[in-house]
Formats: sequence, C-alpha cells, structure tokens
Amino acid sequence: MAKAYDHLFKLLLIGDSGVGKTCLIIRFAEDNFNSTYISTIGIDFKIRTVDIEGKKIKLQVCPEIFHFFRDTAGQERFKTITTAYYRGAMGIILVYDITDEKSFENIQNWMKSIKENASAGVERLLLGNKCDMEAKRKVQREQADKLAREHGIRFFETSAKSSTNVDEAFSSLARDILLKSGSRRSGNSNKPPITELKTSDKKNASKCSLV
Ligand SMILES: Nc1nc2c(ncn2[C@@H]2O[C@H](COP(=O)(O)OP(=O)(O)OP(=O)(O)O)[C@@H](O)[C@H]2O)c(=O)[nH]1
Repeated sequence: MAKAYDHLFKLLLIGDSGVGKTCLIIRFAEDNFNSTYISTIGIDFKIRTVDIEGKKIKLQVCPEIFHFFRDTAGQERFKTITTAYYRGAMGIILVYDITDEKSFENIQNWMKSIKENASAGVERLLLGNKCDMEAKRKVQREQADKLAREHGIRFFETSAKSSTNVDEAFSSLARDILLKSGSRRSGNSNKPPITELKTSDKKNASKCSLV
C-alpha cells in the first residue's frame, strides 16, 4: 500500500505559559478554539498532513511540557520533560503573547534553550500570538520583526482565536524544512529569502503582521 505521506516532520512549540501554544496546535490540527484555560500537563502531539510543493507532509506537533520539582535546596524549579522530543524536533516555533511583554523578553531565553537542547540545524519560527487583542497590545510588531531579523528567522503575528495566520505559519515552517532537507541532499540551498514570502503571503495577513 502506498504511504499516506512523503515526509514526517516533528515540530515543537515553546514559549511562556499561557501564550497560546496549545490553542495554536488545536487550531492548526482541529480548526477549533476553546477559551477555557487549562495549563498543559500533557496534551499529546497532534497531527495534520499538509500539501507543500506537491508533497504530502505529515506534521506532528507538540507543545513543550514542563513539570515543577524541588531542587536540593528546596527551591521550586521547573524542568522540561520533553528533552528527547526537543532533540528530535526538525522545527521549533517560539511563541510569545503580543499582550504580554515579559513573554516577548523571554524569547531570548527560549532561543538559548534551543541552542542548548535542540539539534544544530533545526528550523525556527517566531510567532506573536493573540493578535486579535489589538487594544491590549504591549509588544509592537517592529520589535519582534527586528528580533526575528537578528536571528535570521521568519515572524508572523497569529491568533489561535480568530485563526489568523495559523495555517500560514505552520506551512511556512514546513516549507522551510522541506527546502532545507532537499538542499542538503542536492548540496545547494533553494530556500527563498525571507523577504520573498513576505510579499506573496501578505494578502493573508489581515490585521496581523506577517513579516
Ligand atoms: N484572545 C486570544 N486568546 C488566546 C489565544 N490563544 C490562546 N488564548 C487563550 O490564552 C490562554 C492560554 O492558552 P494555551 O493555549 O493554554 O496556552 P499555553 O501556551 O499552551 O499554556 P501552558 O500550557 O501553560 O504552557 C487560554 O485561555 C486561551 O483561550 C488567541 O489567539 N487569542
């Protein structure tokens, strides 16, 4: 029997608690949104197959999961329990909440965490989620755009609630991973420059930015 997909890519979402990682995954995989907040204690990964460049790409998506523990001095700390998944991820999505400045500042720490835990060639993507809450915005898109450029990664503003840019963000990451794996095999890079996607996809951006 023919395989139902051409490639399987494992993606991981990281970012502060409450920024909307689980909701983004559920919106992407099930096209659903629930505003009741239950902090992740172990949603399993979700799966969706997308069509990219004529290939069927099965995306297996998982949020970073933490647990609290006490260190030897009795201080409460948290620790990832998905370290193995971190290493196996081919794409990592860094998420902050546009209404929460701290979650944006912490992106630098999450970048460090990727360096320490993930595979060297992992593709990264920055998302500013909850862009439906414009009135409560604390992080300007220019700040995030600058950060993304400094790290050479793409940036979208998304809303899991209104579904803005969610498919676009996941597909763009999958496309980058696909192009990278192809170029690794052929020895040259087909990855379009970051600015190229910006113009072609801008029509989908609605009020949220896609830079
Ligand atoms: N307005 C709005 N609220 C959102 C959006 N995404 C998530 N939320 C809300 O934000 C809260 C946290 O969302 P989660 O998806 O559970 O956040 P998380 O990052 O998985 O949190 P942890 O599991 O604690 O790591 C929930 O109340 C969601 O309903 C969004 O795009 N817009």
